[in-house]
Amino acid sequence: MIFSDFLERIQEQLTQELPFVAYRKPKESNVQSFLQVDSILHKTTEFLESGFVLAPFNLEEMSVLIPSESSELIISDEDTLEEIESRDYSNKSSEIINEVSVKKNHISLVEKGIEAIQENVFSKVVLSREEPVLLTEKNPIQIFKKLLASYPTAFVYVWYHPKVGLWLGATPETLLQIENREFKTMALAGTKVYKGTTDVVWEAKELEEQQIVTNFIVSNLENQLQALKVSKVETAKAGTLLHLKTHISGRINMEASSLTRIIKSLHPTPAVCGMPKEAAKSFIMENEHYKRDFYTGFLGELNLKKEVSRNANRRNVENHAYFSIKTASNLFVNLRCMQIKNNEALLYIGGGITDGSNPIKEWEETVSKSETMKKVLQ
Ligand SMILES: C=C(O[C@H]1C=CC=C(C(=O)O)[C@@H]1O)C(=O)O
Repeated sequence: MIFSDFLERIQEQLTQELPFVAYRKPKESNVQSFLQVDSILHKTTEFLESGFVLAPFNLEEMSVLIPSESSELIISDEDTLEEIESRDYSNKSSEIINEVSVKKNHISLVEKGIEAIQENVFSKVVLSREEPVLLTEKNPIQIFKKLLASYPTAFVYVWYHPKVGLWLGATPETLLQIENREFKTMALAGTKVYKGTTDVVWEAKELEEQQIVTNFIVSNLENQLQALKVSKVETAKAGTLLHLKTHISGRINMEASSLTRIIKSLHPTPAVCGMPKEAAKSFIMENEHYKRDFYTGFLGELNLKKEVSRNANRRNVENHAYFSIKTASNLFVNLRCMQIKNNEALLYIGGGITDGSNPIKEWEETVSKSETMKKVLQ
């Protein structure tokens, strides 16, 4: 399908108030969409179904599924990117509504987090805020196009359900990628503004907050994975920001593990919650000035069945003998995202707090993160 027809189909789905998701995986060129044929709200708790899942920060709340079996899957042509107009949005950023009180509230939240760390309630907590922005571009599909053009290495999506709402985002963080037994994830944390080079020196505070994420993932998955590999930490560019990243991979031990178990032992990682998990999660839910819902939850393809060619050279022989079925899940942490409500975009931004955090710098980090998202709203 050509890209303009693809966009028309998702636009129609939105106009008819039917659930859908359209997305492009990191570094891929084709954009896919699940168009649900009815408006039923499907839920999942164990992540055993096949489809596209959107899960909240707090897994005790509802995770929504767009099931494969009740959706049409459409894919746009590979030349998609050339058809998206690419502009320079770098000089546009808008002001924060009620900046003085928003800033004061965030700084006092961070100070409270640092106090709790000093009282040994936890060693790290990720604290966030919601920022409303008045929309000049009101069509979500146009915003989605700008996200696609601006963030080629992110997981970019627009998700809609008439009973839940409309979310958009361009996240740099993978929660997990599984193909049959092969497992991959990443520990992503620490932020700097990109200034033309990835050759930067990280401070102890940032190295520590990222190491906490790596340690958490390794210790939670050690018993569920064989051939566990942990890469060296590297600097990764995400739009106009830089983060510290470690790749972690292994082979799932099917006797000791399952997708449900892996999700529940990983989510929410200290990249979005804290360490230890439960103490940080309670602090977040009691002290942040809004409810996270799907921000810092996860989303993506769940248990999709793929036909894989075993031997491309033997095409002339009866086809089905040379295909095998793979089950794949590709889940991403819902960061750098927003919810569209009426004529407003509600942006969600947070940052990791440790003992070494400076509240003003933490505020500035959320401003830099929100600016990367505001660029696509103008
Ligand atoms: C929680 C967010 O980012 C996380 C991912 C990368 C870097 C982060 C940081 O530097 O604090 C956060 O852990 C967010 O962008 O809202």
